[in-house]
Amino acid sequence: MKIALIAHDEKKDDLLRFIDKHMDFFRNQILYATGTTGGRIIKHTGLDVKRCKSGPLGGDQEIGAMVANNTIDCIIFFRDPLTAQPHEPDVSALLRLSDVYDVPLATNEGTAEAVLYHLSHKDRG
Ligand SMILES: O=C(CO)COP(=O)(O)O
Repeated sequence: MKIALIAHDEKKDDLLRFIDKHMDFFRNQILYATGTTGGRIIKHTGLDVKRCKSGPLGGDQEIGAMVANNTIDCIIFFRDPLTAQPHEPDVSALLRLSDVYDVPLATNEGTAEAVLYHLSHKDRG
């Protein structure tokens, strides 16, 4: 499965902990990430992650283009709801495209847990 991982700065540590917790799942997936998030994941876990540009420099839009081309199966995006983002229009565009193409997108850890539970059981058949 092709999974995109994204986290705003205040949520990056949470995402790393989430990946650690679900390492058995993530090590068997094809992973994409926005630039800084991907760099942190690689450094922390050693996983193979294909990195797009950093979010504020177009990374969310790159992931959005992959969604539009049907090359992403799921997005886990730990958003920071308390900090204004200069590239908020790009974030909104990604959320919109995930709705257009019906791609599961988790924007917080609780939803991510539910999505992973579903996907890991689906994987088994
Ligand atoms: O800003 C982001 C998502 O909107 C994430 O980008 P980085 O992973 O480059 O920090």
